[in-house]
Amino acid sequence: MEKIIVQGGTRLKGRVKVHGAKNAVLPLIAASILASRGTIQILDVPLLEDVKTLSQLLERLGIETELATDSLTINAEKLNVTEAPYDLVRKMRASFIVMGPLLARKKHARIPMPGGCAIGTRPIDLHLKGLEALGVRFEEGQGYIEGFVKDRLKGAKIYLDFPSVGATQNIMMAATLAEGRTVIENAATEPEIIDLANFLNAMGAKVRGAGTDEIRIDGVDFMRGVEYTVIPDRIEAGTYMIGAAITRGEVFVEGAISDHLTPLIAKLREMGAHVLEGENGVLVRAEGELQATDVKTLPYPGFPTDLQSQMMALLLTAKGTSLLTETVFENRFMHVEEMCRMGAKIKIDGRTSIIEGGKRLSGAQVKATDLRAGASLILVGLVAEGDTELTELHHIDRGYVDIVGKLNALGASIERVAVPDEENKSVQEQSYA
Ligand SMILES: CC(=O)N[C@H]1[C@@H](OP(=O)(O)OP(=O)(O)OC[C@H]2O[C@@H](n3ccc(=O)[nH]c3=O)[C@H](O)[C@@H]2O)O[C@H](CO)[C@@H](O)[C@@H]1O
Ligand SMILES: C=C(OP(=O)(O)O)C(=O)O
Repeated sequence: MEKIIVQGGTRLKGRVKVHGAKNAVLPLIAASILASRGTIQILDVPLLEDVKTLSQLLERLGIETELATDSLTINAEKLNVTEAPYDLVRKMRASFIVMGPLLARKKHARIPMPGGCAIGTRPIDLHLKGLEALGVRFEEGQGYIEGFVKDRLKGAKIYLDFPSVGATQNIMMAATLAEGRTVIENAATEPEIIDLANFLNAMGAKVRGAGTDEIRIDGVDFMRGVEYTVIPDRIEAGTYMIGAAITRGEVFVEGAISDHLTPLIAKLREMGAHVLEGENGVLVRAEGELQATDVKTLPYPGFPTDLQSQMMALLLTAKGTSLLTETVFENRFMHVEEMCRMGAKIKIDGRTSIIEGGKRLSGAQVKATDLRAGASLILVGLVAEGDTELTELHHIDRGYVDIVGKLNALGASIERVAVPDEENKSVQEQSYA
C-alpha cells in the first residue's frame, strides 16, 4: 500500500497540461463495441485505472485491445462474449455503459448489477427504462441483470425523468443500430455527451442534437473503425485551477476549455481570483484574501458535482461563511469529516454544507473517501500547516494521471511512498468505487 505526503505552505506556479477526459474516454471505449468492421484508435487516452479496467472488460468479451501510454487501439470484429465479469464491474460502476452497445450489436447482455458507491446508491432505473422503450426485455437474478432483444432494437421517444449522463449515453449507443428514429428528451448535455456523439458519428452513426436536451438518433446498419482524439478533462483542469487559487499562486492550465468550465470560472472570479481564458488553456492567479460564496451543484451547465469537494477545499480559505449544496448525489460529503480532522469548520445540514472560511488548517492523516474527495484533501494539504498523509489512493488512481508529478512540477512538495507494514495493518481493506 502507498500513501501521499503533502507538505503544506507552497504556492503553485507554472504550467500544467491536462490529460484526456476520463468521463469522455470511458463511453468511447464502450461505444467501440458497436464497430463490427475495422479498427478504432482513440488518442489522448489517460492511462488511468478505470481505463485499464474497461479495456480488460472488453478483452474478456473477445475484443482485441492495445493500451499504450496515451492511445488505445480496439478491434471489436471478433466480439463473441456478452457477459461482463463481476471482478471487473465491481471495480467501476461506469462499466454498466457496455449494456447498450452489447444489446445493439449482439441482442444480448448479462452484466452484474453495478450497485452503489461511496457517493450514493446510484440506481440504473433510467438506463433500463430507456432501453426497454427500445424493445429490450430484462431479467434480474443472482446479482446480474440480463437483457434480450428479439430481432432488432426499434427507435422510440424516450423522456428521461432526470438528465442522467450514463443513461443518456447507454440509450444513445443502443439507438445507433436500432431500426428507425430515437428521440431522447431531457437528455444530459455534458461535453462528454457531445464527444460521444461526435465519436459515434465518425463511426457511421447518425446522432443529432447532442449538447441540447433533445438528442435524435437515426439507426444505421453497421458501424466501423475510426481514429478519434478524446476531449481534455474539465474536472482535472478544474482541480488544478482551484489548486492555483487555494495556494494563491499562478497556474496556466494547458488544454482546459474555458467553455466547459463556465460555472467554476464564474465562482473563482466572484471570490476575487483572476481568470484569463485563452485559446490553449486557462490561467488562474490569486493573491491575498478571497471572499466566501455560495455554490450549488447541478447537471451541466450547472456547477459540476465532480468539482464540489475541491471547491469546498477552496472555500475553507475564503473570508466568511459559504453554503455549498450538493443536488446531484445524495451522499457526496464524505470528505467533510476528513477536512474537519484538518481543522476545517464545516457543518452539514441535509444537502448543504456550511463552511466557515479562514480557520487555521493543519496537516493530518486522512483518507480519500472517493476519487474527487482524495483530490480535495491534497488541495487542503497544500495550504495546511505541516504534513498531510493521504491513504486509499486507489480512488485517486481512477481519475488523475500522475497528480503527484504534476503538482511537484508546479512547486508543491508532495511525494508518494510505500506504507510500512505495521502502519499498513491498521488501515482498513480497500473498497472500490
Ligand atoms: C463515468 C462518468 O461519466 N461519471 C460521471 C457521470 O456519472 P453517472 O452517469 O453515473 O451520473 P448520472 O448523471 O447518471 O447520475 C446523476 C444522478 O442521477 C441518478 N440516477 C442516474 C441514473 C439512473 O438510472 N437513475 C438515477 O436515479 C444518480 O443516482 C445520481 O443521483 O455523471 C455524473 C454527474 O455529472 C458525474 O458525477 C460522474 O463523474
Ligand atoms: C464520480 C466520478 O466518477 P464515476 O462515475 O466513475 O464514479 C467522478 O469522476 O468524479
